[in-house]
Amino acid sequence: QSLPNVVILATGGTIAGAGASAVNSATYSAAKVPVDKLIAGLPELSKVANVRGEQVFQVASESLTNDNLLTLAKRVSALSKQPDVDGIVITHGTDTLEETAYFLTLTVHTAKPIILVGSMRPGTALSADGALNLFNAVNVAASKDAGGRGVLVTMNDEIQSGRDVSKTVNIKTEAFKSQWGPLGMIVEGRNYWFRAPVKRHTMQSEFDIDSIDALPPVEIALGYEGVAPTAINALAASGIKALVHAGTGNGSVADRIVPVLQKVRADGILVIRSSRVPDGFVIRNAEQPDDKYDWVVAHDMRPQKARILTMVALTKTKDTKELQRIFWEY
Ligand SMILES: NC(=O)C[C@H](N)C(=O)O
Repeated sequence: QSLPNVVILATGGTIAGAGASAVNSATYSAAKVPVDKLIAGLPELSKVANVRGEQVFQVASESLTNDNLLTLAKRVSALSKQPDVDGIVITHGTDTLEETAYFLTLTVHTAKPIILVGSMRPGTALSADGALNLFNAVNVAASKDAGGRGVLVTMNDEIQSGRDVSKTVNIKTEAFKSQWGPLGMIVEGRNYWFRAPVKRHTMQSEFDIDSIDALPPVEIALGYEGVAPTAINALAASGIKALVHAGTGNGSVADRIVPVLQKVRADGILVIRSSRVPDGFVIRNAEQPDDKYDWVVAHDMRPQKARILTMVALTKTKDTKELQRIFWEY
């Protein structure tokens, strides 16, 4: 057939989940249904693409590890180089989907469409959202116009940038949002595009998964009223290479924590100043003198995505000016 060839890499999550009854939208087991069963349950896919599945993992995404990320990205990279593969869909739990999407957009060199998709309800639930989300994902992966836009996410009829999008609600189907807006929408299998990403991704990235075999330990410390230095000190003592500080507001840091972070930096650990606030971005040298302390600001990256970029960047550089450039560009 002349239909495009799409590979579905399945990793688990709620899109492969099953509950005891149709009313169980929140009480269910994730990562139960194998990929071949997901594909067999959606005969509409065969009109859009020649689809085949690979079961890479079968886990809930909160349990994914750095090693899993490397395995998945290397598989995506290898498939993207095959002439008989036109697009790749990754079924994934929604809890950390945004982190995998960002990792892939930073490290996989391809102009072919790569789409991550999940669901908020298991397939056994009333008004399950996985089937349409997956149908949309395969439609986007099978479209020439979806290439070269970085790794994408299809949830709730929207096409989101994998860089920008985050899970913002844990109980609704319209869970994935970006403060910069979706790139487009899919309606009845057709893509409608409205904007394109401007940050570096995939083909323009200086990072390449084919030459990354390990990720350095990078952890996150949260800022809040009454915060003590206990967690930061324990993390610093654990051998981390960088610490993402998920500060309050504009990435503000409690006065008693400032010297603790200065000490962390003096001990050779990179400090990335981000914010726990979902939207907005952190301004360099506002709130804290980042130049003076040799800290890096996370731009518009949420702490969990700032951690991903820091791990990837550290495979190439430990220089704080370079790391700051990377945060502005990606
Ligand atoms: N909706 C989901 O997929 C949540 C699930 N805990 C996961 O991330 O695997």
